[in-house]
Amino acid sequence: MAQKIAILGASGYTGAELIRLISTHPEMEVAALAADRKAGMTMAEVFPHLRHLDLPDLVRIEEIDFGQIDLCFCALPHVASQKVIPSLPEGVRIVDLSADFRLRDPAEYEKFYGTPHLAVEMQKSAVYGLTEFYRGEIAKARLVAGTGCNAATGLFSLLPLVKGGLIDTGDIILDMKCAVSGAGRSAKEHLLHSELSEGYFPYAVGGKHRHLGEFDQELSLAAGHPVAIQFTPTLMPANRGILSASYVKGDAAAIHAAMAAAYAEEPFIEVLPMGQVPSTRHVRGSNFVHIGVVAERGAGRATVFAALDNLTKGSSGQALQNANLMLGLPETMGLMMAPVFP
Ligand SMILES: NC(=O)C1=CN([C@@H]2O[C@H](COP(=O)(O)OP(=O)(O)OC[C@H]3O[C@@H](n4cnc5c(N)ncnc54)[C@H](OP(=O)(O)O)[C@@H]3O)[C@@H](O)[C@H]2O)C=CC1
Ligand SMILES: CC(=O)N[C@@H](CCC(=O)OP(=O)(O)O)C(=O)O
Repeated sequence: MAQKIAILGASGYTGAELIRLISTHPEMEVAALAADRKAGMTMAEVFPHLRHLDLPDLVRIEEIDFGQIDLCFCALPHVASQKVIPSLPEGVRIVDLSADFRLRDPAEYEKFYGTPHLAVEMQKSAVYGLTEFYRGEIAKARLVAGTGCNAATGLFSLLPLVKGGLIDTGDIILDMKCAVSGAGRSAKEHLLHSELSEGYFPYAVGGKHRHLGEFDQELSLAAGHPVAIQFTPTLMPANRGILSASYVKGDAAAIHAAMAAAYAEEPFIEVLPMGQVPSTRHVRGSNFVHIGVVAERGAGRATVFAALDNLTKGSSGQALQNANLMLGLPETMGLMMAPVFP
């Protein structure tokens, strides 16, 4: 029998992406969908591109009978998520897409999110959802915290190198171009077409981006000592995709070999031949990550590029990959679709 799935925040971008992915998943059935302002509407009204599917109408979270749900995807904004998740029945497994359960240290959460955590014990017990690095723990977890989309892109480029001691951890510069759907569906002035199109602008500069909490946590853990990278995200006028460039001090050939070895058995991570670079165009609408390594002219310097789709591998695809593991299903189930190109 198919696993019964609830999606909270189903009227948002990651909610819609989850429904798109689950619609062809052979072992999952969407049993309940919740929204806030859009509760009471049909999915065809909110997302006409999904009108061919037979989906439940959007309700408020408190109207869902969680007794019949096997797994709940929580695609709510941070802070809203930690208010809902502790009230879900024990028998329901949870994949949270928000930032609320990613950081193990409550003080770090307060530092980056500006508010004390309301469910500290659950925060400590959640497993960080970067599948390729936490597979075993994810399979046994009740609560998995999906990563930030920027964090996932950067960590795929850096974790094997930091773990392997291949780069100078005191000299890592991460530059990232981020598509606008990463900011969610609510209207914000700087996301209007007239203000975003035909231009690029950096945001959350000077060490202020929230995902630095995740970088600090995961890279320091991998290195065995504190690591603090330099990070600048730039908003790009595209709907989907993240492209990162990590400027590092280390031998490019050794870096490429380490990346190829680390990801050799990974179904979703493609390490390109030495010197080739990825494009957001080549991963769009898919769960794949493309990684490229380039030698720089300065001796012992290299750039590691990574591209993924923020709504798929950066959030909803990763969430489904983790849900498959938690439910004892094949990890790649429902996720092997090819990217959309051009
Ligand atoms: N977009 C991305 O690329 C990524 C997003 N994430 C995270 O995933 C989560 C969802 O993101 P995204 O889909 O982009 O966000 P959206 O803004 O597109 O959607 C938010 C959803 O949450 C609902 N909602 C908002 N506030 C409440 C509330 N107080 N109670 C109940 N429901 C509420 C909204 O309902 P309604 O529309 O009815 O008001 C909507 O369905 C966020 O935490 C985000 O940070 C993580 C990685 C990448
Ligand atoms: C373009 C844009 O604004 N992107 C978001 C990242 C989206 C994401 O990963 O969100 P959470 O960490 O909130 O879950 C940002 O940089 O803050």
